[in-house]
Amino acid sequence: MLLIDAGNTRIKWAVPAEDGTGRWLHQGAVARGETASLATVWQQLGLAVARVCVSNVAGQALRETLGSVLTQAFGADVAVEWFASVPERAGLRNGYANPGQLGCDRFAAAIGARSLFPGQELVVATCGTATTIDAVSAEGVFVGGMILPGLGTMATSLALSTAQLPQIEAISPLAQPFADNTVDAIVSGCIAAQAGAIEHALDERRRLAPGRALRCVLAGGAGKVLVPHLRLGDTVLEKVDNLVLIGLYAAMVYSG
Ligand SMILES: Nc1ncnc2c1ncn2[C@@H]1O[C@H](COP(=O)(O)OP(=O)(O)O)[C@@H](O)[C@H]1O
Ligand SMILES: CC(C)(COP(=O)(O)O)[C@@H](O)C(=O)NCCC(=O)O
Ligand SMILES: [K+]
Repeated sequence: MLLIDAGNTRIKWAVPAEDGTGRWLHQGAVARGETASLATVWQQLGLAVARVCVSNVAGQALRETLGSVLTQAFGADVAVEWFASVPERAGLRNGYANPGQLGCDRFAAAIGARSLFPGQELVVATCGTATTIDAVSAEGVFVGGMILPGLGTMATSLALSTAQLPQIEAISPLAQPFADNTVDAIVSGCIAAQAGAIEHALDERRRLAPGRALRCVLAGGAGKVLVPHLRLGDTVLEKVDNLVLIGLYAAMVYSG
């Protein structure tokens, strides 16, 4: 089995072990523009892949590129499931008014979070190109969520919309919130916006589901930068890598 998480910045993939442990035998990631290089990567590993499950939120052109890369690597007979948001899957009910409108990566991430922390009240924050902060109830309902620009997207939008602000090349955690230079001031502001949104979402969820122990599941490329800046009180923080891939795996093996 091959699992693929095609986001707007990077394509992440993994091959799970067949022993049902959810351990990865192989995994990797490439920038979206480098998708074609995956054919060689997979061929060189000599993978025998019969089934592929893809979560793609990066558009139709990327879907076509990935489709031909999969055919090139594994032949025309390989069975590809294009994972989609549906009203219910793997024990998770989709609370979107129009279930198909929910980004399939968010649906997969929620399934993944629930497979790791079953029966828990969760807030799932996925910090990628966009940051999404979603509530998943202990009963297994994707309640709904928030979408905001991701950390890198926020910083880039300032460079694109102003004359004097530079493009930030790499964002690392800061020692102090009130910066004495432009680059650090942008980084500090964007980190505060991201951390503040997550803390606010947790407050809202505590208000709407009072008396329940909350867990904050943090994923996505920018998640690690935010960890030292999150003030979560009693809420347990669970930093998880490859949450979408974990969710695709859980959906594929689910036997309800
Ligand atoms: N060290 C880092 N500092 C800040 N942001 C990072 C870092 N590494 C990755 N990112 C952010 O994470 C995003 C890529 O993460 P990813 O979860 O793969 O996103 P997507 O699923 O949208 O492709 C980039 O847009 C970038 O903003
Ligand atoms: C919100 C997203 C852009 C996040 O994409 P990502 O940051 O993972 O690349 C994606 O989940 C999406 O296109 N969602 C569709 C709209 C929705 O979920 O309501
Ligand atoms: K995201």
